[in-house]
Amino acid sequence: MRIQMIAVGSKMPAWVEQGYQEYARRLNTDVQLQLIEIPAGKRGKNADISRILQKEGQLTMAAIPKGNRIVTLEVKGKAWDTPQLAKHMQAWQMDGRDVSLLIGGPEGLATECIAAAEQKWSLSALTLPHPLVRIVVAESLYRAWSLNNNHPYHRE
Ligand SMILES: C[S@@+](CC[C@H](N)C(=O)[O-])C[C@H]1O[C@@H](n2cnc3c(N)ncnc32)[C@H](O)[C@@H]1O
Repeated sequence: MRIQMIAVGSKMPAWVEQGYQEYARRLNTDVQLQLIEIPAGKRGKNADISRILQKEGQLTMAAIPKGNRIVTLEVKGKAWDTPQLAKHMQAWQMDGRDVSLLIGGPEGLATECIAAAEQKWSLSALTLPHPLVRIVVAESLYRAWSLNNNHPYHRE
């Protein structure tokens, strides 16, 4: 199964790239994680934020391969602990479709993306900066995979 992380924002600092790559590389097994970056619109002084958000939403939707399961990362989504995430991952694999995980930019995800979600995943009640979200998601997926595969990385 391929999991595509489609995230608004590009040109991340090196620590973000390294953190994400560390877990994406480890996950490169029967579950493969890929990152697609959507360039964030320029937020100047008089920027039309709703227009920028709409454009980011259109680009995000266009990056999703046809038929993929869409899961949005939202503060107000469902909080999953690691065993629950591991169960979702198993269900995703059984389902046979690839998964697109959508991460928004500074103002979050466009309405279009939120409306398309089959599942909404919350990492915490805290609003996290979007670069950090990439790393937390990659690590959480790797941990869930290790639980499903009796790999010693995850300990109870
Ligand atoms: C800086 S946040 C956007 C904040 C925006 N005010 C909102 O409420 O969505 C950027 C993106 O990171 C993701 N994100 C941030 N915190 C999160 C959390 N606790 N759980 C899940 N996703 C989160 C979401 O995809 C969000 O669109």
